[in-house]
Amino acid sequence: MAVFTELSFDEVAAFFRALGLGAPRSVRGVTSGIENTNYFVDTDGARYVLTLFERLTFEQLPFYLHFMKHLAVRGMPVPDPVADTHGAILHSLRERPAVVVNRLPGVSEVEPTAAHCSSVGECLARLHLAGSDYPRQQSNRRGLQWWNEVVSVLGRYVSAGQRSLLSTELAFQNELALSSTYRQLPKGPIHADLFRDNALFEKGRLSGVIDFYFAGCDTFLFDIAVCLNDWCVDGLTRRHNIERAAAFLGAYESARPLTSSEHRLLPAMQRAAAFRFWLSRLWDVHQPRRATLLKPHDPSHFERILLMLRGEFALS
Ligand SMILES: Nc1ncnc2c1ncn2[C@@H]1O[C@H](COP(=O)(O)OP(=O)(O)O)[C@@H](O)[C@H]1O
Ligand SMILES: N[C@@H](CCOP(=O)(O)O)C(=O)O
Repeated sequence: MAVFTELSFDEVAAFFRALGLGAPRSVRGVTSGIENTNYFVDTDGARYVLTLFERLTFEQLPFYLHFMKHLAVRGMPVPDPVADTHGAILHSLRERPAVVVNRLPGVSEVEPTAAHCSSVGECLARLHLAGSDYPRQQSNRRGLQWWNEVVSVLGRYVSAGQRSLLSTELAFQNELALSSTYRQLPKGPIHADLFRDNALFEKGRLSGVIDFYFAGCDTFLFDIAVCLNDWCVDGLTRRHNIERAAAFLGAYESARPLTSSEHRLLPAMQRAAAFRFWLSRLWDVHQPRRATLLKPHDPSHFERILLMLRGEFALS
């Protein structure tokens, strides 16, 4: 759990009043998430999530918030930011950027079946299609440039073997990004973090996709790879589950068929996605921030997935 900024009930009530949302009945700090401070706020008529951004700036946020609005208007099950009387969706509280969105129904599916993976695959393809006319541009802030920035810093904290893995994978990914096949990959705004904890299901139906704060313009294939590495990997063995991966990809392709370059680069992009989350988890462990209760995710999970995808990890 992470509540970086603790708010009083009265502060939240005043903020809601100013947005014309009515009086809160209950205000509760959210017990998961590692990036922002979230509160569930219920009024008599509706349920909301109030988010205070701890790292993202007033300059970065319009891309994410308007992307969510763009998708919500097109019928996607995503949080819809609440506008003030001037139509602004980015607000300020305790001198931090803040947003209020509708609280979507459902809960995360910790042990997804092929049917869950199929729903997520289809939804991701629809998200890519619905986002393709989104006019704002912002790069994936956890993309190749960031990897190049952090690898040398992280090298100080890890073993010699890990240091070598960091640098050889980075070299591979840098070379890949220069290839002509890579440059042919379809691009657009992507979610970039659609893990199991960022999707909600209600009665077996996908009822929400949340947490767009790692979104950015990048290849659709990277988004697909992020999902395959989380939704279609067995928790214990870290082995890819062929049935779930086939369900995910089949459903994705029913809405947006992959190009030949995408088919060709999928294995390399799965390595990219594993590398990205190994790096960010290492970063959170070695560059921790203050939080009421912050439990960083385990970096070794993605290190092992990366090794497996590189064919260097023997399963016992
Ligand atoms: N719009 C929403 N509807 C329903 N639940 C939400 C919504 N936004 C956030 N949550 C809940 O809050 C938790 C943390 O939110 P998340 O955006 O993942 O935080 P962080 O960005 O800090 O990682 C989610 O796992 C989910 O349970
Ligand atoms: N999905 C990432 C962490 C990003 O944090 P989130 O709680 O905002 O999804 C990971 O698992 O490393």
